[in-house]
Amino acid sequence: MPATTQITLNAPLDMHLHLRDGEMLHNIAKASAKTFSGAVIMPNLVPPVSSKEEVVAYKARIMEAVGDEKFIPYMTLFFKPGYNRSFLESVKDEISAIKLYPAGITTNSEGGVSGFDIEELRPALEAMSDLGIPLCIHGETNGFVMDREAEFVSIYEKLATAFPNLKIIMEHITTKESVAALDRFENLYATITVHHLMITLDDVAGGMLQPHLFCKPIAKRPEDREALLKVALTAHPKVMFGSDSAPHPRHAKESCGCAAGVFTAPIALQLLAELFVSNNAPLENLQAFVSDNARHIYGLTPLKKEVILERTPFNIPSEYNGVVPMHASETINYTIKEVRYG
Ligand SMILES: NC(=O)N[C@@H](CC(=O)O)C(=O)O
Ligand SMILES: [Zn+2]
Ligand SMILES: [Zn+2]
Repeated sequence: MPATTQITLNAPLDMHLHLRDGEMLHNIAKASAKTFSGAVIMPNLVPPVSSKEEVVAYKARIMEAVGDEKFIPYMTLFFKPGYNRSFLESVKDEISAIKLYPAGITTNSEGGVSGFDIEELRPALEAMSDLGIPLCIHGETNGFVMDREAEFVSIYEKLATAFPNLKIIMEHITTKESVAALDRFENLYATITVHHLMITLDDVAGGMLQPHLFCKPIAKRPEDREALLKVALTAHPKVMFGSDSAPHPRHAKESCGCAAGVFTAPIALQLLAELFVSNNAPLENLQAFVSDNARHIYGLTPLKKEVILERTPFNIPSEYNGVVPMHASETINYTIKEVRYG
């Protein structure tokens, strides 16, 4: 049987995931837990997850929503410049990273950082560096929407230089400038979504406006997508898959004032399989992109889970429990055949 008829992925990891809370958490958690071995869970709840009690309680709610599925939520805290060393020491074993949001730049980020004064950030970031806690960043300025990420590269550089032992993960990168920064600084890493590997701004707004493809950072130009594809398909060791699957209820997307976020959790692996096969990329690179690179970067030993995909047409549902996925009602070429544990 040709290799592309069946693809086996070993312990896929989603290194950037929004599971939300309450009813939404219950509606969507299994979509990730069925096929991913684990995921890095974003803390941008209302209010954000920023204490040990909150992170422990949120993890318990996730485990409850996941039910019988075998899945590890790798928890994060919402970065506050006031985090001190003793707090970080006390919470270190509960989290896999801390996520920094520039204030007001994306969904539920109002309590984030305004201004990137190194001296103000130094106590928290030095302690994180010493304790080996990675810093994940939503890297956008409040400049012109197409330039926000490229403008933020100078802040990544400032942070990477000031804290050379701190692992800094540029989340959901969308530009060739961020890709180039990866190779300039040893301590910069990146996650890439599946949608930013597939679409450009044209797909979002070039024809009729597509609210279900609207997210932050906005999809960019063809040359940006090419740069992202190159590092993903070659499994550059500093890039990891992070879906940034960010569900919003249908009414919040199909409305005047569309919420930012693309929901891809239930179809991410199928889309990635198709993308790698159609670009003739070696399947070991897909394995590295969806799991092995992340294991090395974060130092994780994931739960054993084998996901077997098959080249069979799959009709993407029009919605999952009230949430519209990317490419709803379209047909793709790969489907999940089986998930094996142990
Ligand atoms: N990506 C998005 O467009 N939205 C995310 C927030 C984020 O990851 O920036 C969300 O929480 O909805
Ligand atoms: Zn973000
Ligand atoms: Zn996100």
